[in-house]
Amino acid sequence: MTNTVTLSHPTGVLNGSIKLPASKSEANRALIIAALSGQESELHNLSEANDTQLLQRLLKSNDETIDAEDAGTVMRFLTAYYAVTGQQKTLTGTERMCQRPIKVLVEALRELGASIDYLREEGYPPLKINGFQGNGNNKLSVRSDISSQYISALLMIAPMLPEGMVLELEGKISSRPYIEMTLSLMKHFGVEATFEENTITVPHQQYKAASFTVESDWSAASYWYSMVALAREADITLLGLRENSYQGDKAIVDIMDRLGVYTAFTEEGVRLTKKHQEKSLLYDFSNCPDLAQTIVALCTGLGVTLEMTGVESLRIKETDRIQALQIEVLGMNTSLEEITPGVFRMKPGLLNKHELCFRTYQDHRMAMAFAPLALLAPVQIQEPSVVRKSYPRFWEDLEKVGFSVITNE
Ligand SMILES: O=C(O)C1=C[C@@H](OP(=O)(O)O)[C@@H](O)[C@H](O)C1
Ligand SMILES: C=C(OP(=O)(O)O)C(=O)O
Repeated sequence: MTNTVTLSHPTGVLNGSIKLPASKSEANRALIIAALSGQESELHNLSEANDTQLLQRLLKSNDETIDAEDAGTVMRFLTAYYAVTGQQKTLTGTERMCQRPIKVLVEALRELGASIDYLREEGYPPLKINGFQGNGNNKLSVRSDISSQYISALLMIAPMLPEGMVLELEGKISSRPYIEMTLSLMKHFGVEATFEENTITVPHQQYKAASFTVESDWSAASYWYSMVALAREADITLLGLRENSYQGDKAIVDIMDRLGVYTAFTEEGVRLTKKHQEKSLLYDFSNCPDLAQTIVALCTGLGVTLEMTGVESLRIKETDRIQALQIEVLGMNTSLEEITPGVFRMKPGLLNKHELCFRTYQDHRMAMAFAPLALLAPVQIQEPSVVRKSYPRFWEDLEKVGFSVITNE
């Protein structure tokens, strides 16, 4: 039988203070860099997200076969890490992970001197990493329109190479803030790089031990913004977020300013209250793809017309997120259509106030994006444990602000 959670909110009034999970993106970079530094770094507030707990365990594992499960950063970052450290490993993951492309990264690592074989389908995990024989080649040209995780994986190993690395990014740079986050974290651990036009240069250097405190996760914050936008009244504080953040998903502040949420930065994080809401939104998600599901679900709930671009990468994430969204908004009398290549338009229909039911497609963000709609009507979410990837305490946190959360197993 399918596991579900049924959500409702008796008053529609939200008050409270929430300790968000830490950013898995920051944490997973800090873990890889600390491992490469070969020194003891003090990492604080490491995320309880499964993606981070998993990477911590795998970095200590002596097993030959390594299972990256459904964690994209773990798969991509460890491929580069095992290659440059000359470890012989078989790297695999969930069935879905074995459908997520990795060719751009594998080809770049081979050019640098890594020996990597595909064990099943060319261009996809599982991989066999056999060793590394540096060949002095340090100039690479890499496509940057598929996933920034390939670039981040290469950058983090770049200072370990005797000649460093000169990386030329080919084509549109998608998810650019994640590349900048990688460079910022490298700098925090003592490595300098330059990013000019489409070329990143990282000279050979040694990472230095440092102490680092991971910020709360702005992607996780987006679900709370959505709840505030949908609530009758709201005053919510999200702890541990900073105005000066490494995370591109801080873009949620500006998006939600238009969708009815006012953000005040305080000593402890952000305080969210309600404000005027616009009736339509046009947005390019290239820099913050993980926010797209939050905004699609919210706009259907608010009756806001949405036009979105920059969502190409959504097709190769935990699920085909475009397809999953198209199916799920249909249940809300809404269609999400590609009107011209790369441009999606959604004009919400009338909301049926009986119970809404959403499938999650083994994707944490499908569950968390649609949950806030319980402020409008009872909502049933299938396979709610998917949230463990980034926000294991999500359902408990909803209870703290007055949601009724009934689990049916
Ligand atoms: O580097 C990272 O931490 C991430 C990069 C993004 O992926 P893409 O670069 O594949 O868009 C993002 O969607 C993912 O959740 C985390
Ligand atoms: C796309 C995501 O993660 P990853 O690519 O690291 O699996 C995500 O968390 O939304």
